[in-house]
Amino acid sequence: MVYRASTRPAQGLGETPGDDGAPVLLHARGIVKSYRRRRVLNGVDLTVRSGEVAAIVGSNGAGKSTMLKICAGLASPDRGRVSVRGRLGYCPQDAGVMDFLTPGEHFTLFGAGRGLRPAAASRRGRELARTLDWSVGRRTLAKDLSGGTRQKLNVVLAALGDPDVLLLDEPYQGFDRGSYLDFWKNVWDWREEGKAVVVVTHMLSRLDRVDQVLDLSPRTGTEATL
Ligand SMILES: Nc1ncnc2c1ncn2[C@@H]1O[C@H](COP(=O)(O)OP(=O)(O)OP(=O)(O)O)[C@@H](O)[C@H]1O
Repeated sequence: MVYRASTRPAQGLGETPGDDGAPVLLHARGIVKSYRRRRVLNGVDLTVRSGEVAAIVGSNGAGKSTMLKICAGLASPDRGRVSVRGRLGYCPQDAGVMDFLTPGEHFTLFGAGRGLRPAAASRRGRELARTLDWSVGRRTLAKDLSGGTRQKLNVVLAALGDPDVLLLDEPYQGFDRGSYLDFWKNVWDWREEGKAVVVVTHMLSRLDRVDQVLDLSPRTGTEATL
């Protein structure tokens, strides 16, 4: 999928400039966004290559979710442009699941949208769930899942269909410690597989392990590389 916030092609997308050679899978340039009169994002840039993990950090209300929604094509910037190379998976901050469907039915539904047959979607969904220490029951409706398990369903749905770019908005809310570590192991595996992963996070202890940090705190708002 390629989403552009303007009609001009983004320079650099898919190119392999520099010495590291990895193609750019997500390129956001000069993103400006205001709600009413309040400017939330003021010329934010983010470039993520294949095999990179980027963290978006910042105080509450700094614009992290807004930036991710713009990257996902779910919100329009006032200025700037976004390009994505390949398929995109998005995990919203609040679990975007349907109360009266089972997890298995979610796998089938979301899998169909990603071109997977029902059996393959079910198999892949259950595999992904196991990596988060979740054994998927057959009959439980999403409304009856615990908060942490609903969030696991949210992460699995984002990763279903093997997207090239993963945008994850504080995806581990409600996870127990083991599942939280499992989640980050998945992130490192996705990086090894060459995906571009963007995680909105408040967990500063993991920032030494990501490839870049976009700090949206007031007075910063610019891209920083570790
Ligand atoms: N649809 C909207 N309409 C009006 N204001 C909005 C809208 N979405 C977000 N905002 C405002 O924009 C600002 C940034 O919101 P955003 O959710 O992007 O912040 P955040 O950094 O993700 O915050 P948090 O850490 O609390 O999740 C907030 O002041 C929020 O109230």
